[in-house]
Amino acid sequence: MAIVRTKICGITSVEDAVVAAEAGADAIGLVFYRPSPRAVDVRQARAIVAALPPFVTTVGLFVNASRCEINETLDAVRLDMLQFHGDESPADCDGYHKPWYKALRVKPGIDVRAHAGEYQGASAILLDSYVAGVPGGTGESFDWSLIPRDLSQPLVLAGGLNPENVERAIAQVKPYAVDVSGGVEVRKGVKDADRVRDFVRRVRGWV
Ligand SMILES: O=C(O)c1ccccc1NCC(=O)[C@H](O)[C@H](O)COP(=O)(O)O
Repeated sequence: MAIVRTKICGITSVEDAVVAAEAGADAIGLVFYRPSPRAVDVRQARAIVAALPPFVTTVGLFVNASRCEINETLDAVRLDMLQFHGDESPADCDGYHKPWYKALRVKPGIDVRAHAGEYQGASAILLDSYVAGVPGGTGESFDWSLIPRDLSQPLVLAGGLNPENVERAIAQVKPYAVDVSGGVEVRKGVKDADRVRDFVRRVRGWV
C-alpha cells in the first residue's frame, strides 16, 4: 500500500509547527493571504520555519497575490513549495524557481480533469471544496465521487478532512497526500495537538 503524505495547513505558531512535525507531518502550510484568520506575516513565518526539523516541507499559500509580493516573501522566508489557492493562471504560477501546485475548488459540473490538465507545470493538483466567496480553509468536504481516477498529476485531497473521516477518504480517493486545516483546530488558526497527532496516525495507518 502506498504511503499517503500529510500536510497540516494554516500553521500560525512555532508551537503548532513543532507539534505537526513531531506528529510526523510531511509538510506544513503557511497562509500568506491577509484576510484569512490563519494569515502569517514574514516575521512569524521565519520563526516557524526556523523551528522546524529537517525534512519537513514548508509550503507558502497564496491567493491571487502579486508577483512582487510572492518574490518578496520568497526572499524573506525559506519556502520549499508554493500553493496557489486563487484564480491564478498556469502562467501566474510559473517563474518562481520553486515547485508549485494549484488548488482547484470542486463543485458539481466542474470538469476537474480538463481544469487540472491546464496546469501541466504543477507538481500536484489540490482539490478543495467550492464555497461561494471563500477561497479555502472552509472546513467543508465535497463529493469525492466527482474526482477523476486518472489525473496526470499527483492528487492532494483537501476540504473538510478530519481524524474521523480521513481513513474513509483515503480508501475511496487514494490520494497522493491529504491536507487539513480546520479539522485539527481548536479555533481558526490554533491547532489542537491531540487532533493533529490523531490525524497523522490515521493517515499513516498507525491506529
Ligand atoms: O486557511 C485559510 O484560511 C485559507 C484561506 C484562503 C485560501 C486557502 C486557505 N486555506 C487552505 C487550506 O488550509 C487547505 O489547503 C485546505 O483548503 C483545507 O482546509 P480545511 O477544509 O479547513 O481542512
